[in-house]
Amino acid sequence: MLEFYKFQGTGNDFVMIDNRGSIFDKKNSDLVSFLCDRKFGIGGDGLILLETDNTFDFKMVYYNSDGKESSMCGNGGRCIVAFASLLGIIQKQCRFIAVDGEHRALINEDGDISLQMIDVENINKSDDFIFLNTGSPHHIQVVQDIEYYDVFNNGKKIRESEFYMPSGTNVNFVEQKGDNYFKIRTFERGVENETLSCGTGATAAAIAMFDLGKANAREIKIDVEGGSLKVSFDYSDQKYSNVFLTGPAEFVFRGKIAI
Ligand SMILES: N[C@@H](CCC[C@H](N)C(=O)O)C(=O)O
Repeated sequence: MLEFYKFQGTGNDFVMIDNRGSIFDKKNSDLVSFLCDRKFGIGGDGLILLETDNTFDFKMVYYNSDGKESSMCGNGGRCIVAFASLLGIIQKQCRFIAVDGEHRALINEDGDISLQMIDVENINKSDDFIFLNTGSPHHIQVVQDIEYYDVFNNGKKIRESEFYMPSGTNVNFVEQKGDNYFKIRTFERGVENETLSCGTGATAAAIAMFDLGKANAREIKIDVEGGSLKVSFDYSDQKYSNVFLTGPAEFVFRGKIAI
């Protein structure tokens, strides 16, 4: 039997495993995709291992629901901080290591978690879209009537396009809803579907909208299908630093599964 925990951050949901005892078969991608399967397994957009590290409070290892280890997950990063707190590994602040480097995080008074994301310098702008990496790769495109937009088919086409091969990209559609306020919907690589939220995508959208001059504040509200996120940053010399993603990260349930 394998003990697991389930967490979600604005509806982006994850199977969490305490792997401090190296109990998990990390090379078994069939096992990861089975655990993430919503009919035959537990169900999740991804699976995250919490491991020990000599320098940091803990290490985060992230897999998409396709079973493959992937790049950074912003919502998963907030959820693993909540998981580390539940396990009693950390108090209100922590430093952890993930695939894209060091992350600092803070658990706020209201329970929301602020997670520091990587600095962003390289932003590729073209007439129709922006591409940037916030720990994971993101294509950003502005659309109208986002509630009715065909995210699955348009997202899939862009994700699978020759242009982004061989590694592919996550695809975000964005609509402005107010001053420094946007709504996004994301087609996620590795889930191969729209998810209710993407943290690195929300971060990328906020930075992209500021870079395009569609936002002028250093704190931007991003609504996603599963809730609301906040992205803040400093900007100077064409570099975005002190980038923080803030939002909820909730424990849903724990259990044991036969494997
Ligand atoms: N849901 C995530 C992004 C996870 C990684 C992504 N699917 C990829 O493989 O690039 C987030 O909250 O950032």
